[in-house]
Amino acid sequence: MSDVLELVDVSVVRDGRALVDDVSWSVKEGERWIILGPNGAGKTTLLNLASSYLFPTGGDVTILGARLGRIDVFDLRPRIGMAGIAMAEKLSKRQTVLETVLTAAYGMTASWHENYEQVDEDRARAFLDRLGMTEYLNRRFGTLSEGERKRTLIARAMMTDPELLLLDEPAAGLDLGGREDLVRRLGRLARDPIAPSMIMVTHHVEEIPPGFTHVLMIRQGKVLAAGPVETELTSRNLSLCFGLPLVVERNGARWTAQGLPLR
Ligand SMILES: Nc1ncnc2c1ncn2[C@@H]1O[C@H](COP(=O)(O)OP(=O)(O)OP(=O)(O)O)[C@@H](O)[C@H]1O
Repeated sequence: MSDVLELVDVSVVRDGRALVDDVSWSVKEGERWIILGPNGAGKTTLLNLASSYLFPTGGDVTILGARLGRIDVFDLRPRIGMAGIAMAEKLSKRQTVLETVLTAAYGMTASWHENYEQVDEDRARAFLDRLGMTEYLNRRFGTLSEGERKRTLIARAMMTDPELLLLDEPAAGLDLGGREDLVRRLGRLARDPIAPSMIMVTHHVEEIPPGFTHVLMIRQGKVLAAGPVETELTSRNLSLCFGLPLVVERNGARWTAQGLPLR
């Protein structure tokens, strides 16, 4: 299996502080990773490295076989799909949902009324349909609820047929139904053998979709644990990661965690 992502001794330093501290991590083809950690741990910074939008202060980052600093990131970026708040902020609120997804095929964040190919429009519709957004094709992006916006962004990230899909807290801010709906859809995607390699950042083990195979736990920029979910997602590791006693339980293909009561 070849590496989709490889970080070797990677650090990101800002104002004399290591946001990511000497991290070595590799993601192989076919693996689906969860990045777990408390607020400010460095999860989004790791995702920004993986998306080629951030260069490390030290160490080497290789994405889809291309080493950052040695390649033109503009050739690399279309191969990576990214869905997160940072992307949502770059998109026009006045575009329709269909246009929002369609413009991704042309590497743009705004529509310039170019003539889209029918094949691209069909693909955009198909991705939106898989994410339950068919009813919203002509709605303006800016009028969507949080959950609808997140599903649109995932469809958009899929549009370029990426080899690596990065999801930054896709379930944050969703209600219980919205979260469960998204987790099921991501679970279906994760189990699809032709789906891209996936890395998803979350704060909650309840949001880990079935089919995600590996977990990386990070605290204060340092990796605490990285490996298969079955062996690494333990009460001990989770307690160390979040800094209080936690009990994690597996329930079929899903996970829950809770703090021990105060005495
Ligand atoms: N450009 C920057 N300059 C200085 N500090 C930064 C910069 N960007 C991020 N940080 C800090 O780096 C730390 C890690 O940030 P990051 O966004 O990666 O954390 P996170 O794990 O994604 O957090 P959250 O769960 O709250 O989203 C935070 O303490 C943040 O304040």
